[in-house]
Amino acid sequence: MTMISVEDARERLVVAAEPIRRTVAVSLCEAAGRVLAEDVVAKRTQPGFDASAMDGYALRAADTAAPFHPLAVIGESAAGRAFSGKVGPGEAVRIFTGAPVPEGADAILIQEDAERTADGALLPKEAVSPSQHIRPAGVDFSAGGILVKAGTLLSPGAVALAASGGHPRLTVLDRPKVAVLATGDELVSPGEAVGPSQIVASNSYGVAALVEASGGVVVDCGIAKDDEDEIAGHLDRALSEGCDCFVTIGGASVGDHDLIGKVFSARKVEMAFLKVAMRPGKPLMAGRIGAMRLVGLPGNPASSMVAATLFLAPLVARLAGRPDRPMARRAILGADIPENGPRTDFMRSQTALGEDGSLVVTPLSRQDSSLLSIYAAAQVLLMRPPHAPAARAGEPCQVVDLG
Ligand SMILES: Nc1nc2c(c(=O)[nH]1)N[C@H]1C(S)=C(S)[C@@H](COP(=O)(O)OP(=O)(O)OC[C@H]3O[C@@H](n4cnc5c(N)ncnc54)[C@H](O)[C@@H]3O)O[C@H]1N2
Ligand code: MOO
Repeated sequence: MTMISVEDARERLVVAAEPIRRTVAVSLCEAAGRVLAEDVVAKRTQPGFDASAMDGYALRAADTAAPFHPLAVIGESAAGRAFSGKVGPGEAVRIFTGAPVPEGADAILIQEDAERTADGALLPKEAVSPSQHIRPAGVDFSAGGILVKAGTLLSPGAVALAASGGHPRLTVLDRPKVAVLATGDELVSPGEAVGPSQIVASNSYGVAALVEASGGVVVDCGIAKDDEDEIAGHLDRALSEGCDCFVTIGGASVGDHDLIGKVFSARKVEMAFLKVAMRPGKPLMAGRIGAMRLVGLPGNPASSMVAATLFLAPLVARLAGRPDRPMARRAILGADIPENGPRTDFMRSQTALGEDGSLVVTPLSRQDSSLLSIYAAAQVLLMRPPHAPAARAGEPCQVVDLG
């Protein structure tokens, strides 16, 4: 299988994926960022009564016409404590924001536009028109109406709306389960003693953070030695535990100890691609066994993170039922750059705001794919298509946001 373009690879891996169908009920506190599985239907009307929008007096608008006459204040309506009587001609009720408007009143006179006389009567100073400062029952929503549609990525506002509609729990799509396995004889976990020729396995943590940010839940498989059986054992476990995705890090290239291709082939993975024409991240493979997706990320830290950003994150988002987002957005070059080679280049870059508010992007000076310090200092990837000609500062370009 030959090397395919970034666009083709995204088409085969991301666009072809269907959201998972498992659902789960979660409390409102856990609902933001989840994808709603069923329409949220209002169980109640909001507000359930005509409510005052201001602190002031509930009265008949006709009683405020000039010349102003004093009105008798016959009671009080506060939020949570309605006035139970009726407002007649020449009468008013002291009222506060959110309180039910008493029967007989058709407007609110705000307290700044009124005076209380020495004997406690109310003297309007301004005329009000009927329904002024009254929020009619159901102005926000009515019982039986759809508040949030199935498939919505729940925003904080949508969660609050569901709460107002009377729902303590919401049915959402389950989060895709993503197994992450680091591979390599040289790897030790952070904090462990690092022997000669060993390094710390760092990529799993960056990849796991991307998975979580995309709506997935990580199953940490730790570190496997460069051993086909050990790696295959992790794959089999991920399958039997119902993981939606099995991700390996490292061993994706062509060296004697690069075993992921061999393991995938031994397990008869239906391959989508083996290599992508991009830099960094060329040795990137993907496929499926039944419903479980497999992604073999390259080992070099920047390669691993770039490939995970471009392919794994949108795959997880798609499995999670989140709406698709475009891969790149427009920016302005902050420096001259040379022509590009045959692979799509993703240059680790920093951003600044231009005078007109546009995003100005400047590649960092070192681009080696082993450099995590450079990757972590970047805010975006400057995306350069294959064979793009040299470009000058001030010209438009495309960038991919880093989480
Ligand atoms: N003859 C060729 N050699 C290489 C090619 C090629 O096309 N022909 N491609 C190069 C490219 S590009 C990359 S990227 C790497 C990717 O190779 P692997 O996926 O097989 O990765 P490893 O060899 O296992 O590791 C590469 C590098 O990354 C370190 N590593 C691995 N895992 C982790 C981890 N979890 N955390 C931190 N660092 C990790 C590993 O120690 C190596 O230093 O292949 C090139 N070679
Ligand atoms: O993906 Mo390799 O990414 O060019 O070091």
